[in-house]
Amino acid sequence: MLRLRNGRTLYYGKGDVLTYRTYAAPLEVPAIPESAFTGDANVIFAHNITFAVSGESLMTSFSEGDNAQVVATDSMKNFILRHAATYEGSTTEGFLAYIGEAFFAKYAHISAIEVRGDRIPFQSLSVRGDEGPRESGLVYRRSHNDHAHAAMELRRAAEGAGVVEQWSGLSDLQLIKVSGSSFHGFVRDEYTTLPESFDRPLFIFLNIQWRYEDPEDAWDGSRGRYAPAEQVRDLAQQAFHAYESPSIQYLITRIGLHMLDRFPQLAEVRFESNNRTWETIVDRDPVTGASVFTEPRPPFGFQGFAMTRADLTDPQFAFDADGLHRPSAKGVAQP
Ligand SMILES: O=c1[nH]c(=O)c2[nH]c(=O)[nH]c2[nH]1
Repeated sequence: MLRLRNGRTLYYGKGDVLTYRTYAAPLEVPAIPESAFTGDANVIFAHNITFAVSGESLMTSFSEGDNAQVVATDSMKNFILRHAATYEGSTTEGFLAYIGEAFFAKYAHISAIEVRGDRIPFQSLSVRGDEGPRESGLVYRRSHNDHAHAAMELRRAAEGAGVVEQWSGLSDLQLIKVSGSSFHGFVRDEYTTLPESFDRPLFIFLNIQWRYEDPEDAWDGSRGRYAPAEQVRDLAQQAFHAYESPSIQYLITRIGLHMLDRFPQLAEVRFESNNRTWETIVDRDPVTGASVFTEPRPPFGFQGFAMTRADLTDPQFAFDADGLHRPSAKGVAQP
């Protein structure tokens, strides 16, 4: 939240600035074993942007109704859209930092900016080619699955902008594992009605965020140190696959440890998860394996956990980097 130096909270801005830029610079990233993703052609580089500003000089617009220093939020929207045309980079973080730095350069009385961009994902489609299916490169499908985002708070600095805080993230990842998850051994007392479960259909909603040691690794894709949300997604699904989880708490911690291990450029990762375990209607048929489930009813449980690089070597986590590919201390690898 944007605050003035005297501690007062003061900001205004524009949300839902839908920005569809075509033919941004392609992003290339180093491959990781858990993912087929090695980059994005960025033919459609689309974002929903929220942009807010703060500064001492805006105080009189709140106190006296004096708009002399107020850049209209309608102008902010135009500023963002026009700068989408001139951004030469390949990452959401770089795009947000570019808008922020340009805004500081244009409006000398603005001292702080908070900006968030949620990527609007479009999936490339395949069409008939001479030697089998090939990517269209022209036609894309709007995806309502998980998507990447970035958010940062910038302060005016001697030269350009200083980063107060910057997070990258993956929102609304929804994963179901049909077998290989349990939840038992929890406190049993007069309030307990939940039966112990030794093989539950675990459906989770996940928001994952990560912070770089050096925020500029995220601004400049050409450094080769970008940690793309697509690889984070694939790493998370690999961990879900590999570990037989005793709880969501344990599962998100394993995902986080593997993220920190796989991406040494990250300083911190954090999770918010939501438990949407399907409700069982018809128990598993021992012969066919068939079961029937339905949507769970509210209220829903949630978990949160944040981890730093120091946790990789903290004995309490007993982290084993090979746990993604073979049985871990708690889990067994799935077929
Ligand atoms: O993974 C879980 N963690 C919990 O803390 C919990 N509590 C609950 O009712 N179900 C679950 N599942």
